[in-house]
Amino acid sequence: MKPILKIRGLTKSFEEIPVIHNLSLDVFEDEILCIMGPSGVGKSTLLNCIAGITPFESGEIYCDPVLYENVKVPFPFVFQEMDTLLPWKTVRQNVILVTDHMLNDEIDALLDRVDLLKHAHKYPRELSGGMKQRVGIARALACRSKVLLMDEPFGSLDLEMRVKLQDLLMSIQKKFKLSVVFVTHDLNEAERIGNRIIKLA
Ligand SMILES: Nc1ncnc2c1ncn2[C@@H]1O[C@H](COP(=O)(O)OP(=O)(O)OP(=O)(O)O)[C@@H](O)[C@H]1O
Repeated sequence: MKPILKIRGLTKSFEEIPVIHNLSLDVFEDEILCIMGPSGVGKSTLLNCIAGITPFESGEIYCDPVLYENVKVPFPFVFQEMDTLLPWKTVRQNVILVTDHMLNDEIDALLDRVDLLKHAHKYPRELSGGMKQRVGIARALACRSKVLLMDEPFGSLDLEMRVKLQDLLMSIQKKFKLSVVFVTHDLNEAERIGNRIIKLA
């Protein structure tokens, strides 16, 4: 398997307190890599470093150039609480925002798969927390990026919706051979969807 991201000697501190120390890790093409570990160990910080949201003091993150081909957003991110939707845009507009290449029918199919087609005209303020979460997932999938970063994306959903979205993620990951870095606290979830599980300590 080919690594699409290579992390070497990553070190990150906040106010001189080390959070990640000398971490090396490969993320391969076509895998769901689950990151687990106790609260505060640096799981979200790791995703933020990969996404380029958080600067780090030493180490390297090598990205395969394929990640930047034909995409507006190379590292789409799904957060635990999806408060990054644009409030003045509808569900459909929030999803369309990230894609130049999806046809209307494809957007409809994606919204349908996350049970949002009949809510496509609504604004974020009209949605429940779980619905906003599903918009975030649809938007990340619409990016058609080769990598998806997901930070406890299903944590706030009920079991039925969680399983449904795990299935959706697995089927889309297989279809497009995505690399998914997925933070979760839930071992059952990690074992169900992960090709590999890494525990940070
Ligand atoms: N912007 C920040 N400024 C200062 N400290 C921070 C910042 N972001 C994170 N930290 C600290 O870094 C440590 C790791 O935080 P992080 O959110 O990465 O942990 P986590 O493993 O994702 O935790 P959880 O499982 O609870 O979400 C924590 O001690 C946190 O307080």
